[in-house]
Amino acid sequence: MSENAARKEEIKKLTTELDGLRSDNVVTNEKIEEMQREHDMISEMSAAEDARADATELRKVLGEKESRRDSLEKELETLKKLANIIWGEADESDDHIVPYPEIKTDIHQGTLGSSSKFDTIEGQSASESGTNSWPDLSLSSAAKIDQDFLGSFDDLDRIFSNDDPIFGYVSFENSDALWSSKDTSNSSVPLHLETPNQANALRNRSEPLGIEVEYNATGTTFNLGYSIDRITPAEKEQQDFGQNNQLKAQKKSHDKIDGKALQEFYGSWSPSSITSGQFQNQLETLLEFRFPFSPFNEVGTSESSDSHPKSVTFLAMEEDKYAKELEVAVRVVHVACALCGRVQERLLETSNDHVVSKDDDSPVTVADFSVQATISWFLSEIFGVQNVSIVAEEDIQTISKDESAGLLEDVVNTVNESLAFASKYGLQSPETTLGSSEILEAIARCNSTGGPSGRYWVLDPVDGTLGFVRGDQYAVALALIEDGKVVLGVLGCPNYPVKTEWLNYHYQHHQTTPQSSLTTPDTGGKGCVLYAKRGSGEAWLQSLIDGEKMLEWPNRARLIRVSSIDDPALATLCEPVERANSNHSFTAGLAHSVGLKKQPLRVHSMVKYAAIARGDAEIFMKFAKCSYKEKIWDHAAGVVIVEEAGGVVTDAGGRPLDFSKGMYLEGLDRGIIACSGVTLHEKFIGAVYASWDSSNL
Ligand SMILES: Nc1ncnc2c1ncn2[C@@H]1O[C@H](COP(=O)(O)OS(=O)(=O)O)[C@@H](OP(=O)(O)O)[C@H]1O
Ligand SMILES: [Mg+2]
Repeated sequence: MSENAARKEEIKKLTTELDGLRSDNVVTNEKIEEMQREHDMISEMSAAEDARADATELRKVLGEKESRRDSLEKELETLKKLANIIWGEADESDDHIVPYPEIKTDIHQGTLGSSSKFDTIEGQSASESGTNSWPDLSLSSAAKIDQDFLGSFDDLDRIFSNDDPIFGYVSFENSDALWSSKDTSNSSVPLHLETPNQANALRNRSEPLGIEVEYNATGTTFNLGYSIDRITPAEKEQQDFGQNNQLKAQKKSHDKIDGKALQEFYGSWSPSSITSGQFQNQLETLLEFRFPFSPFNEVGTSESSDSHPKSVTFLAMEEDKYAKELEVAVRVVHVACALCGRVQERLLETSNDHVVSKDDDSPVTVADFSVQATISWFLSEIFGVQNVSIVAEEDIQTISKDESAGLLEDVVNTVNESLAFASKYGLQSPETTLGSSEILEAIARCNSTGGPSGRYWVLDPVDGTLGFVRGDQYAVALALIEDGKVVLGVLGCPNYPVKTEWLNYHYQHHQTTPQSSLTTPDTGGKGCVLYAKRGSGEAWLQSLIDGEKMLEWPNRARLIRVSSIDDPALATLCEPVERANSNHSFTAGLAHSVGLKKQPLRVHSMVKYAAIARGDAEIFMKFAKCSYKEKIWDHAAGVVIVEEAGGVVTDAGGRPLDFSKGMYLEGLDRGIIACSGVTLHEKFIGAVYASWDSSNL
């Protein structure tokens, strides 16, 4: 083969190989492309995987945020509801703080407002007024007043309802529709009121008085003899009870003839119109006269006197009865007042304390549960658990809920903190701190339902809880009932100082007032404890103790007496702050018809009873909705204190309040009227009847 032929052969071979390689290359490229596609797919899948993981994470976060939003919304809702409960009548919450407005508008021009002329009284601001007068309505009688009220006030069913014990056979159409009942809820979300501003933003006498006797004796025209055909069997029973008591009262008035002379002496003496020096002198004169053997060493004398041997013997016998119970009750109420003071300060300033709404929508705080636990524990320790029966406002339902764990913890700490101070009040602390089960047990033990027989304590741990959470007036009320009659009453009023002008204490005022002026010896601290024993004819006042001082018993108590003012023009009316709790319009009508000129003093809690007993006000009235049943713990302590201080307390029909029917003041006729004396009381009861007579119903 020639050289050329060999080359050609090699070229051909190489060409063939090259074609093969080219073809392989194509295949390889295809493979590469395919692999690339596969690779891309894998990347996408993994990205998708990542995306899916991200999405899952996002969904989780979203879920958490949604549930957080839901719980915040729920909390906000509860918060709004509670704020509404606490601060609901924002337009009213301030107007009880003096001064009250004057009505400038002429009623005859019909410019007083939409629903009622007396509502307009409530609506005006202090700055719009300038005097202390009731509106100068040219209405000559209660009858006229009430006619004007008719159809205007949605609470007339209270006055004229079918189940009204006095006006039982009268029908008032659609009366049920006149009141809307409260919504109920089961919410019990713990709320932290961070600051006061934030909170703002959220926001029987057991033995009847013998009124009939006394009224007849005064020869007045007032007549409590209701027409018989209007009287229900229950009333008949009440009447019989009243008649028996008339006899008792007559007997008592003979027995206590010397006491009556003293009463008259008291009657002409007005603590509110004299200086503190005069007060002391008169007090000492009185005590010397009354208590030659007074156990109250500081103010009594040790000399004996036989000028009134009969009443002295009587009093000496009475003196011992319930002595230990009274002493213990006063001591534990002092402890409770100190406890409440601490909690209220925290609530308003550092605000770690819970306020929760109960199932009936009313607020309850650490203080309510803590006071109930503390007092229940002391009473059981001192008198023996088997001897103590207590009717009290709180149960353990709210505090036992899972969401109330924080509240319970606060209560446990608060109770133990208070018990640690027991010796300051002459009481004994427990050997070891109490655990939550002991505290729950102490609260739960207060499960008596009262009744006509036996002995039981009646406790409102924080009366006027609204006032308490608003930083305003409230009271700790403890009474002892025996066989349906209130025999002891102790009322702690931590924000009602001994100095009368502080009755209008409220948080804002407190903040702008130097602390020192609230605690100087002159003012005697910022609060007081009042107490009285049935039949003693006396009511006493002690200042709350400051700082390191120890409670002295029975020293440092002052005798208090109701005001002697019986001229309506000079009299002061106290009533609840909330319209929901008492019909302001109706009481305004009564007050006007009786001739009151001063503005009403709207005060939370049983401090109103305290104000009457101390002589700082002359009348307290409460007319609740007819659907509302008054509880015994809201009145027992106050009633006995007012009565023993010389006042009169009855329902609006002039009957004594009946504490023997269980937890409620069953058979209460329309409302409650407490007065410093018979004259004013008679006028108000008369005005209620005149309103009825004029109603044409
Ligand atoms: N609807 C209604 N009508 C009448 N009374 C009611 C009503 N609801 C509650 N209560 C009871 O009133 C107690 C508070 O009374 P106050 O005189 O302090 O009321 S107010 O806050 O000044 O308006 C209050 O006492 P506390 O629960 O101890 O605060 C209740 O027992
Ligand atoms: Mg109460």
